Amino acid sequence: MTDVSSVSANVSPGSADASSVSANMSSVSANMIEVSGLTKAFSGGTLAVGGLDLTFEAGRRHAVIGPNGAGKTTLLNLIAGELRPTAGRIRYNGRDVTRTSRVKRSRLGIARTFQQPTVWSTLSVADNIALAAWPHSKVRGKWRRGRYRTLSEYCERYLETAGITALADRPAGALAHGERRMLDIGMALAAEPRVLLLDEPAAGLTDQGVERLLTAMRALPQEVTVIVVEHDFAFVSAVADTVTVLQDGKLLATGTPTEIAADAAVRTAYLGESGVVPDAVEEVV
Ligand SMILES: Nc1ncnc2c1ncn2[C@@H]1O[C@H](COP(=O)(O)OP(=O)(O)OP(=O)(O)O)[C@@H](O)[C@H]1O
Repeated sequence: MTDVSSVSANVSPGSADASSVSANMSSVSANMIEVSGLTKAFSGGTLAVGGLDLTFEAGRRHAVIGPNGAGKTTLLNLIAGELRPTAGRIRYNGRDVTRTSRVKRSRLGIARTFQQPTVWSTLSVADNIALAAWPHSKVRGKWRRGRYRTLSEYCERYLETAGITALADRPAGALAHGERRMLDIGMALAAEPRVLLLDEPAAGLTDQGVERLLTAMRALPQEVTVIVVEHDFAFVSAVADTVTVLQDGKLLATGTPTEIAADAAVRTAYLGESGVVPDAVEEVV
């Protein structure tokens, strides 16, 4: 089922102001995302994230892996502003955003996708991209012909980056799962984010779909900081230069894919809990 709540916050025409765009263009901190003492306890007593200290450097491709229930999605939700932390701080490009709403974080340059692609089913693929681009682009304001042209250019660019140009006129609801996922990513990119959070983008994709996703990810502008949550370690090895491993909401290890693949504690954690990653790790070791 399509859930548009996550994107609807980003697409109210005229709801963003000029500062949001200029914020995206301003200076870049070496540490794009820093979390310190980050903690999220859910009612019922689950400590999903427990006192995390992490840094995600600007312009790098980061992966967050870990067994089921390790706190990966919760971490993304905290960074995106979907959830408020129980304790701790989040800094984005040097600015404390712990109490900043998710809409404002989105305007400041943090975009995310969800495990289930979030699109408007009844609109065409191109219209979905246009709606996602609108509040973040310089095409806001009065509806003049020049602005329409600029928006069209945005659409063409992000349809192409996501590899879905051929689908532009199709209703989003008629797309196959992999195509919807690429549309979801295209919509996130249309916001021209500085930080792109991807939650299990390869889940449910065919081999061909994974190839298409890898191509799109390699085509991302280098300055975009990517944080991808993913179980498939072969995919992680192909896209990430830094891997962070979580277990029970805590940091287990961080390093390059090769270092992580050889890490005894990581191998033990996966072997003991989910068995999802070890096979993939074997391919890399
Ligand atoms: N809204 C919620 N209310 C209560 N508990 C939650 C909520 N969301 C997540 N949890 C719990 O928090 C823990 C971490 O969940 P989270 O989804 O972040 O893990 P994950 O590493 O992303 O897992 P998976 O790989 O299965 O998606 C789990 O025990 C989960 O059941």
